[in-house]
Amino acid sequence: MWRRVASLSSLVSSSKSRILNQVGCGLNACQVFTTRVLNPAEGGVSDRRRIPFVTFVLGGPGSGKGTQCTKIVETFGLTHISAGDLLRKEISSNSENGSMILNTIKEGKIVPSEVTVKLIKKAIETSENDRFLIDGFPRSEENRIAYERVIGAEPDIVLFFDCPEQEMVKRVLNRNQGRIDDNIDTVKERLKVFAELNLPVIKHYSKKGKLYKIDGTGSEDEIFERVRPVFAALSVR
Ligand SMILES: Nc1ncnc2c1ncn2[C@@H]1O[C@H](COP(=O)(O)OP(=O)(O)O)[C@@H](O)[C@H]1O
Ligand SMILES: Nc1ccn([C@@H]2O[C@H](COP(=O)(O)OP(=O)(O)O)[C@@H](O)[C@H]2O)c(=O)n1
Ligand SMILES: [Mg+2]
Repeated sequence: MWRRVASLSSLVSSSKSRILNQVGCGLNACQVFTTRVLNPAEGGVSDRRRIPFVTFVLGGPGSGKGTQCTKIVETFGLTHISAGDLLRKEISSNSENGSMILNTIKEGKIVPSEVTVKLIKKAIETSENDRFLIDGFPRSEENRIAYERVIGAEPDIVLFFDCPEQEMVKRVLNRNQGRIDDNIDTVKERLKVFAELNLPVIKHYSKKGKLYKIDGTGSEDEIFERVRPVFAALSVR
């Protein structure tokens, strides 16, 4: 739950209220964001709804999402939530869904949204921060709709790292992190899944005016210089 009052820019605050108005907010959907905070104006404690500042970070496998998230965290202080890392932790902790998740990742397919959204919700709720980068999510319209239903809000902005397939394949095959899905067969399937299921999500946010498309080619530092102005303009630190 939220223990800290956010110091976001008025731009972000107004976009939050706009989102709340747009989406509507059933009690269940918003419970995750409800906390008791000191309300000095009224001299006591009151229930207030706090909506976190959320950036979705999208792009094909090997497009550099994780690498750029690390840099954004260092410079702007957001908390990085990697959907893939959460799922891999479920596998290594032998959770009830572990073997299903392992098989899905091996095949390059998408884990059911119910599982992934639950993990993301828990990561948000247990964080002290109220500004998040959600990396590798949503990967499908099903993911997107489940998130919006459970969390009760849309993301504030969406980054999309646009990278040629050939470059993504090269990076994945050189990643060297011992990942079960970093092989040519799985990466080919992942590219297909990206085109079929993730591109529609990117299109959705583009239509909503929330998408920042970033050229994902060049050095890590060059790419970060394209990302920096997005967060600098929002004054998220
Ligand atoms: N701009 C870049 N140029 C070359 N290699 C990169 C670049 N950005 C990231 N990498 C490397 O490519 C691999 C995939 O990057 P990663 O951040 O894990 O991508 P994603 O999370 O999108 O799959 C990693 O080994 C990373 O070190
Ligand atoms: N929202 C998500 C994110 C990842 N995943 C699974 O986890 C795998 C690895 O995701 P990742 O985000 O760590 O992969 P990269 O794009 O970073 O290489 C995906 O190929 C999916 O099988 C998922 O099912 N749903
Ligand atoms: Mg990654």
